[in-house]
Amino acid sequence: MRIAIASDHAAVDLKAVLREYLIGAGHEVADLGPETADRVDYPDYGYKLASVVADGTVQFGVALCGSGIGISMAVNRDPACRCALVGEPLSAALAREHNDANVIAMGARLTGEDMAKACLDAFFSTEFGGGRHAGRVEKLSNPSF
Ligand SMILES: O=C(CO)[C@H](O)[C@H](O)[C@H](O)COP(=O)(O)O
Repeated sequence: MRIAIASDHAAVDLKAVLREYLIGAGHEVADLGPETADRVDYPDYGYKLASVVADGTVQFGVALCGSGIGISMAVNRDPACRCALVGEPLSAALAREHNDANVIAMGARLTGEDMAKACLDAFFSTEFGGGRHAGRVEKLSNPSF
């Protein structure tokens, strides 16, 4: 799969670990930065990630910050993105199966490397279930408040 990964300064080390993990699993990975732990703003990297998911450059995104909260909020500002913030593998699998999530977010200050890898495994090995979930996901793209 073609996957983009981005973070803020708080998750730059986890980003490097997960980038290599995904490459090792056979994925094509675009690292959108940052390259150092110098302080940056998560919306800038979240928007960058969202844009390459939205335009089809990549099929999936991995979004990381300290808690995962800020960058997931940024990614979800783009209506083409369904970003799920997770901390364990069942949520990661359900994000794919029920919600057809195309971006997974995690918090480097909350989720360890092994757990983050397990979340990626669950996310990328689970297909969208369709059926009763399809109309609900469609409503996420076409809100009628
Ligand atoms: O968005 C967040 C909090 O919800 C992330 O954890 C950020 O990484 C965090 O806010 C960065 O904080 P810092 O004190 O500037 O490192």
